[in-house]
Amino acid sequence: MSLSEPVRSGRVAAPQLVVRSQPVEGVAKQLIDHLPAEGGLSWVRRGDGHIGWGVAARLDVAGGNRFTEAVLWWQELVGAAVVRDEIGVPGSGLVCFGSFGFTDEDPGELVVPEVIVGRRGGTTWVTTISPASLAAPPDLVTHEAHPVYDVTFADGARSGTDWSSIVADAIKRITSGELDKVVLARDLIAIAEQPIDLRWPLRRLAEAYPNCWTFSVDGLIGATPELLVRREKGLITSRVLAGTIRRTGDDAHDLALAASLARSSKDLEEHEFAVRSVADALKPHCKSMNVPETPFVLHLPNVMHLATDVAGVANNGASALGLAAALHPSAAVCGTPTPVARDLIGEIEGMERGRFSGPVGWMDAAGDGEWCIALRCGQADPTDPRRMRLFAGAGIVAGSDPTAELAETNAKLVPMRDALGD
Ligand SMILES: C=C(O[C@@H]1C=C(C(=O)O)C=C[C@H]1O)C(=O)O
Repeated sequence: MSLSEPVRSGRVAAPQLVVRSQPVEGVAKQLIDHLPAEGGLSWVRRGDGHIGWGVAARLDVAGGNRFTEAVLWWQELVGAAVVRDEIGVPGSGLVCFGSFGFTDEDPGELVVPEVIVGRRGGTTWVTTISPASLAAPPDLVTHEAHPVYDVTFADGARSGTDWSSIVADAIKRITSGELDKVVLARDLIAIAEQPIDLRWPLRRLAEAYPNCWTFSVDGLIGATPELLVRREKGLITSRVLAGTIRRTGDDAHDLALAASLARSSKDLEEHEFAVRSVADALKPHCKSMNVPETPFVLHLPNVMHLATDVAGVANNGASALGLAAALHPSAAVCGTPTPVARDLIGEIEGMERGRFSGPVGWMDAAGDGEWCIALRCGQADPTDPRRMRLFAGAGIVAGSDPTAELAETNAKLVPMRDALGD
């Protein structure tokens, strides 16, 4: 293998990368505008973040050891890299983007781009990463994405009606005492007239959902509100979401709905399971932790969620990805107890989630980074660029109503549907 070829397997030694981050002028307000048509990587929130393109190194993983393999590969890569970082903020220097499947069998990957353009506060930078020698930074140009026209939507693995009866089945299993909570998902197929330029929906997501993390990794794009874990200089944080109500567009009515969500015993129960699972998984990695007793209501343009921000001080060197591995799958996307919920999903959900509801994010050379849960997202069809699979799920507990859960998944599909619509 030549030195300039991207590395695709953990069994192959990580290449020695030469990395340089330096200040740059002329970065567009919307980082996504710099992405080339193919292979764009994105992690953007409120205008900050970083985007990248090209492949300097890549690891594909699946199976029970996928997270361990990825953590080891990253350590090896970082250990061998020659880094000159003139910026020194989270996201500068050597950075990988990644996403992982919901189940051990669903493939995931870490990608180290050749070029990263980043912004944090008023600082903007460009990072070049090359397996051979120091690469010159590119001239920054912006691109116009091709609009997506005439999208139609079709049922995915299940129709809405079939999915509701699966939910009814799950409620029976919960009532009979088999488990406390399960998160069930469905998919919808978007079909465009022309190949979909992923930058088009990506840019619209970043504009419409500035408080979400707008991501793009290897054909999976979305704007997720749920932070599985952030590790930054020894501080660990997680934003747990569970318990949802649709917004109506009428502010006064939405406020009344937010108040009813905060009092809903069904949603509070569903939320408590999710917070417990995150707090229990983080506990061994924290010397002190703050787990608020009462959730707040997070307002998004399409829905409102019960939300809890968990924070802790790290007591060991576990990287952001190591922590994500400990947390995944949280009860926000799987259920309680985890093994029973995971089996029930496999038994009755009737579709492959792929990387939907798995960790998606980035990590730097210090092991700091952010991993969110891949929600409110779509997967480009690798065999037909005119098609995408969109996903949404909902937490089912004893007090759930199948019709209301179907409506909740429809509300969660709105960001991707709108982003693709004309
Ligand atoms: C599964 C999804 O969302 C999860 C389930 C929620 C719920 O059931 O209330 C809320 C936020 C997420 O943790 C999704 O968006 O597809």
